[in-house]
Amino acid sequence: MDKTVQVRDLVIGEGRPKICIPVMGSTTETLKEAAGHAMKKHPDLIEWRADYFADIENEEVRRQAFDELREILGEVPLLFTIRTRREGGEADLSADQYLKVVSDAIRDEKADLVDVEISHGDDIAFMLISLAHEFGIKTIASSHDFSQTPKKEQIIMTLCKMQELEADIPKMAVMPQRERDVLVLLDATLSMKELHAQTPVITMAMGRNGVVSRLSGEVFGSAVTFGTAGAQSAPGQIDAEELRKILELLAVV
Ligand SMILES: O=C1C[C@@](O)(C(=O)O)C[C@@H](O)[C@@H]1O
Repeated sequence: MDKTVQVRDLVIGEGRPKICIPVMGSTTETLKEAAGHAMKKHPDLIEWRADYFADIENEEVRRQAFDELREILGEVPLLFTIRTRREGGEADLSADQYLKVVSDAIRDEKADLVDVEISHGDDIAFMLISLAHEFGIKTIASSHDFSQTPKKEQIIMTLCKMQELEADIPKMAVMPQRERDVLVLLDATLSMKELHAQTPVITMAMGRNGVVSRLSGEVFGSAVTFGTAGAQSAPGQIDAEELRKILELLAVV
């Protein structure tokens, strides 16, 4: 079974974890500035954290921002993400508003990948995943637990459910409350790799204790890791260049 996902020239799910740099900006200008800094660190992917963008519902401004980002990114794949408050983001949206804003962005046909939060319900997640596929856009289903780390079985169930919803890549971020919680996340990730995954999977334990989970994806089976070029978009992310050095070091032998 081919457990890789290709976006442009990037093959996710083989070799070293791919480095994704999130860019945040409330205006097109600040977004472009953030993307410029990010590109200097040679990311494999860029994530536009569009929940920070003030004019996201304005079609003209949004499309213009997409186009300007594309000029800066060249062939680097672009992941479009609206992260809602309850998942640790800036967007205060009802499920219907979330559906609308993400659908609109998909219909712009300018992103290579779109993040779909599954907490808005299976119907909404499936609708967005199907719509993205209609437009040839790959999907990352996502779930964030900012307060704790669910049990191993629960993490596996959530990731498997994302596969059932036909996401191209399931992703889960958890918050460890103790060191052992990081082992739970890594154990669940390895079980996905060995037993359940039909696709690449992304996992991370956030915060200080979880940093190791952002470095060890090649061993345990997380296909993408998020690194910074300035501001963090979640706790525990480290500088993208440092991250690349560590990933290379861990792959030496
Ligand atoms: O889902 C994720 C993962 C993340 O939360 C992290 O912990 O690195 C960072 C977010 O920007 C991204 O959308």
